Amino acid sequence: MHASILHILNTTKTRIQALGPQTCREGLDMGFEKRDFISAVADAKADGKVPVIAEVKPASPGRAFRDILPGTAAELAWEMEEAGAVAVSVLTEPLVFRGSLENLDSVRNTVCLPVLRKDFIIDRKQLDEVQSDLVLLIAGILGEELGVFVELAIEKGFEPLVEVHNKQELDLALKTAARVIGINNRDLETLKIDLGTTEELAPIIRECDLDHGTRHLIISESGMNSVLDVRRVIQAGADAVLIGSALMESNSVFDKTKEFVQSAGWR
Ligand SMILES: O=P(O)(O)OC[C@@H](O)[C@@H](O)c1c[nH]c2ccccc12
Repeated sequence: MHASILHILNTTKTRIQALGPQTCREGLDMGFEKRDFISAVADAKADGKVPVIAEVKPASPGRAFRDILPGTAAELAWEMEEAGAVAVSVLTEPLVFRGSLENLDSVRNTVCLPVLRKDFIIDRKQLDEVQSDLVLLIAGILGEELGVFVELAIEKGFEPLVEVHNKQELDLALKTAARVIGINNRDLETLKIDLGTTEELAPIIRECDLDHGTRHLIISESGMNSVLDVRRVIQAGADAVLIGSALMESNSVFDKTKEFVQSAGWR
């Protein structure tokens, strides 16, 4: 694991331990109504759009994009929704990615789209911290505990998005009840990007679906900067793409999101 990721895991552990047994924030109602991501993806495809999960990402390891407070997060998410994004991803990891639970709340209260909580979930208490429609669970971090976290997330009303980066992690993911699998093109050891990761792993998921009569949604995550990048992963079998940096770096999040949404490679 890359040093910055290990740093996140250690500080998260300390933060969660300090929380004690009571984790639900005051007034937090976990009996929320989930916004359906799976049908949102199907609808976008039927409209000839690329299903784009647009990410509100203040920073990434070693790189700051923008200072994002809850008001700005809501404005960005609103631009993403107007531009046709299928969902919004919000970083809530505070230290390296400079996200916040408040940003997530603000986004979810502003847009009607499904919202993904992007964080490093290592303790079940984190699943009581905030409402979201989808929650990221990283196979490379949870290892053999992945299945338990998937069940727990489903029980609490979240749609788990299980992130994998190699065949071994994918095998773990396919043994769980997760319906949505994210293939991270970024290696969490080196932080290097290779879109070939989606080309390698997506066909394995499709083959497994054929064998078992299932239908996983495949999200290609990270490292897409251009329409050509998006077409490449869609061609490889991705149902949707998750894009952060390219949007945060652009002058207009609305225009850039729209460009990706309209970059359909399957027609
Ligand atoms: O900014 P990018 O390269 O477009 O990537 C977005 C998203 O995939 C990335 O932020 C991400 C993927 N998996 C994660 C896990 C934790 C934090 C962040 C991530």
